[in-house]
Amino acid sequence: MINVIQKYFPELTEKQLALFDQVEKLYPQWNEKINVVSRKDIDELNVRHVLHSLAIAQYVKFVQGTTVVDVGTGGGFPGIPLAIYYPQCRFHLIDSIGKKIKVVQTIITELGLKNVTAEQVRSEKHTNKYDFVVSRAVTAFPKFVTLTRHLVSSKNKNAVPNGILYLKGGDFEEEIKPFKNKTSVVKLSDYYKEAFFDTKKLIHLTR
Ligand SMILES: C[S@@+](CC[C@H](N)C(=O)[O-])C[C@H]1O[C@@H](n2cnc3c(N)ncnc32)[C@H](O)[C@@H]1O
Repeated sequence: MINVIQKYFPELTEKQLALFDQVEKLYPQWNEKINVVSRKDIDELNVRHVLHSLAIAQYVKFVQGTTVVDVGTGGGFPGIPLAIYYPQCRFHLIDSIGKKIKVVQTIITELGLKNVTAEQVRSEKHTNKYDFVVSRAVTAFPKFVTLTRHLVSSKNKNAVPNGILYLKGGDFEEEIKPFKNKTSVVKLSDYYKEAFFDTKKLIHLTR
């Protein structure tokens, strides 16, 4: 049920709600062919994938024209839900695995999204600049920073400074110590009441 999305994002338009409805139908179909989302999570797609991705939209409302790269997008998270939420921003979804990018490209086409592109490339080899790097569950935070920091542009245009927005669960106190002065951490239980979010956090590392 997409009601859970509407509950937290009452501002969504009919068109956006229709797209989330389509997402809910498309992923189980694709997952049968290629396991892009863990099988136990597919029944909880709206909470565990869509709402989780949209936590970034709870943290910052991107201004029109903001550019975002989703590094290690896998099956399209957090990039696809964010691209639906922000039709006036541009999203580039990258992953090192070609078959994942093929599925993501098909999903983009089936949803008819015009503000998203997807590419098979490792972040270390990618050279474009973006206002934000978004990501979930790719690697330990210090390594992720090394792999992606060069992708963040210097010109800020949003209410929060450009940087990395990383969705992560568990205890990572030690991992973020080296970046202490440049990070803010938000508990997702501040945004959502579902138990799934009790251990989930968003790290914002400024450039
Ligand atoms: C655990 S999956 C997470 C997928 C998705 N972000 C999600 O949360 O559902 C991690 C993904 O990161 C990709 N990946 C790891 N290192 C990468 C890099 N340096 N550049 C691009 N993709 C990378 C892997 O191929 C894999 O698809």
